[in-house]
Amino acid sequence: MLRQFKSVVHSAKVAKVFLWSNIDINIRLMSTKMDRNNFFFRQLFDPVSCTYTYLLGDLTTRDAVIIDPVLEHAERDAGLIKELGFNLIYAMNTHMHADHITGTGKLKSLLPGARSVIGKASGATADVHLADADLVKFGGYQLSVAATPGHTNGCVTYICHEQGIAFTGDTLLIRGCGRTDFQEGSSEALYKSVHQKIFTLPDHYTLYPAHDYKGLTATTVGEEKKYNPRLSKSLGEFIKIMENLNLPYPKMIDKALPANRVCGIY
Ligand SMILES: N[C@@H](CCC(=O)N[C@@H](CSS)C(=O)NCC(=O)O)C(=O)O
Ligand SMILES: [Fe+2]
Repeated sequence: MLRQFKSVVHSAKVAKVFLWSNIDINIRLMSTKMDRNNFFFRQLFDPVSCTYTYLLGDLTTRDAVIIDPVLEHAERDAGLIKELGFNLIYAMNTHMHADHITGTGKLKSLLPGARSVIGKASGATADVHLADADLVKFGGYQLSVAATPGHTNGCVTYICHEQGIAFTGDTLLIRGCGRTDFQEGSSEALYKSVHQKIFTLPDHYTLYPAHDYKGLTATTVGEEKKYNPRLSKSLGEFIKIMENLNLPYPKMIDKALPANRVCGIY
């Protein structure tokens, strides 16, 4: 009897979907996703290094993670986390940054119980080392780890499939990408990482980078596939573009790298 009832419900749903236009179906899928309204998302900014930090949380369990915190804002971030009643589980890095010191070490001392996280291939010390396909769980949510080397060996992208969002670090910037002329930079590796691990995500996924120097805040997979002036080109053209960027070295690199090798604690 129950099986019969279920099958009726199923065919009714299918019939409705067939009757709807494509737009209606998309709206329906979006609203299904939005029903999970216990997901907390906040983009934070450091105007000195133009770094974006992301605080994600489960509003039901109050478990939270922070991605790419900046040392100088550790007190701001810890204050926000406490004020909102979150329990910070992981203070995570997308890679070993060269332009600023990570806030993960200081956040651990301000919020006891939080654990520092970085990709294993970074060579940095941390409480948790991640590899490709690992999962980072907080409350009812999880981030899938995609190894995306190229800007550095240890670069990772954190993907929340449930929300259709990904945190690309410096691997993919809005209409740009991380430079490949220092640390273990490799233009070929970066191109492959983006094309195999990021451009293969659904076009509607929203991408959040670690930096933007023009005030843009987010992009999508579809937009970058179409408009990224570097990564929409062939591998050969991309390598030439990267060879001719002629960017000055980050001002903080000599201080940032030694500190970030130990996740911000000297
Ligand atoms: N001027 C800044 C550094 C700017 C810079 O080099 N940004 C990096 C990301 S931080 S490692 C980068 O990859 N940029 C790519 C680009 O095309 O701009 C400073 O002095 O800190
Ligand atoms: Fe970087």
